[in-house]
Amino acid sequence: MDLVNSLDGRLLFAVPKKGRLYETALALLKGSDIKFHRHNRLDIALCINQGIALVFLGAADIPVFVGEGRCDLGITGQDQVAEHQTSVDEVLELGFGKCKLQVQVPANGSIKDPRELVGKTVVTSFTHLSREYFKSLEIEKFGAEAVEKNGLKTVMKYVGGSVEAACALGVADGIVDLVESGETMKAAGLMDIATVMTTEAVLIRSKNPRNPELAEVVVNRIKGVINAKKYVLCSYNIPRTLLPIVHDITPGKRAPTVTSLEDEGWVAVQAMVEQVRVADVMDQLEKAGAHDILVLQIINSRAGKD
Ligand SMILES: Nc1ncnc2c1ncn2[C@@H]1O[C@H](COP(=O)(O)OP(=O)(O)OP(=O)(O)O)[C@@H](O)[C@H]1O
Ligand SMILES: O=P(O)(O)OC[C@H]1O[C@H](OP(=O)(O)OP(=O)(O)O)[C@H](O)[C@@H]1O
Repeated sequence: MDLVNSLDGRLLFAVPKKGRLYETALALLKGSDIKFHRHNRLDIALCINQGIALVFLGAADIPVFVGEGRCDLGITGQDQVAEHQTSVDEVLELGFGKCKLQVQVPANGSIKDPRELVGKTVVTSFTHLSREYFKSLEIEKFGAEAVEKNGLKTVMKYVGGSVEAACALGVADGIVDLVESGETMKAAGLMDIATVMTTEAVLIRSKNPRNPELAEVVVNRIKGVINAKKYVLCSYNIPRTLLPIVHDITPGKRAPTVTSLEDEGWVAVQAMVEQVRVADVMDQLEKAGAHDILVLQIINSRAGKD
């Protein structure tokens, strides 16, 4: 197969080839009916049912490829977009890959404040963001003019992985690395003393996608899957006399659907409810006099154009 020719005219969609975002990104593609066949060891896969090719890349490289217009869409972390300072459109937060980029120091050491790291050595995979962070601390301490003239006093060293080992190995006084559960940090005997940024996975689009219409279709499909996950459908029966409270408890996204029942005194109501609120909403409905309360999963959704 001539892979280069078979890419002709296809929308190139960069997805993480491994790591924390990989599984969920693939599930998102599946939910969007983007089907593909990936040959063993190949990092490019042609979609079977769309004019799309998936390009499997490291999460850190995706903002660069999309920023340079080599790929049209990409899934990566907001941290990676900020670190690589590329010009892309962040079109949709994806609700997974949530963590914080934090300044960490030995838990049993003397440093308790990030300002105490000024002039010391910091190890990180995020040298740009760390430099910006310590620059602002140094400006606070020495003034903008001095920092401009003398450069940064804090030394930033890049490592590509296992950043948390740097302090124990005597390479760093502190690190800047991602924290989710805090397990890695704790296991390495570190504690966090400041947050540089919070991040989650994001769908990015090149400023100049080669097939804007298809890019729009893909963005809408992914949006549909993400929104479906955020909401559930709540359905219940309630005496007609209680209808006014329905709007307060389940206003829906636009308005609840109210249908008459054969029994004149009752109506059936359906409304979308945020997944995180559904237990509370069910409690309120039951208390208010609703019966037969059901919660149904939404597999996919489209809001429609306003
Ligand atoms: N513990 C975590 N919890 C949630 N999201 C994370 C976590 N660690 C990383 N991420 C997100 O996933 C992205 C990719 O991180 P990951 O550690 O999977 O890197 P990777 O693709 O395996 O590359 P490498 O191992 O070469 O650094 C990060 O930029 C961040 O947005
Ligand atoms: O707070 P936690 O839940 O422990 O997660 C944080 C860890 O997750 C990421 O690394 P990952 O495990 O993806 O591997 P890596 O170090 O090879 O990037 C990150 O770099 C931290 O080391």
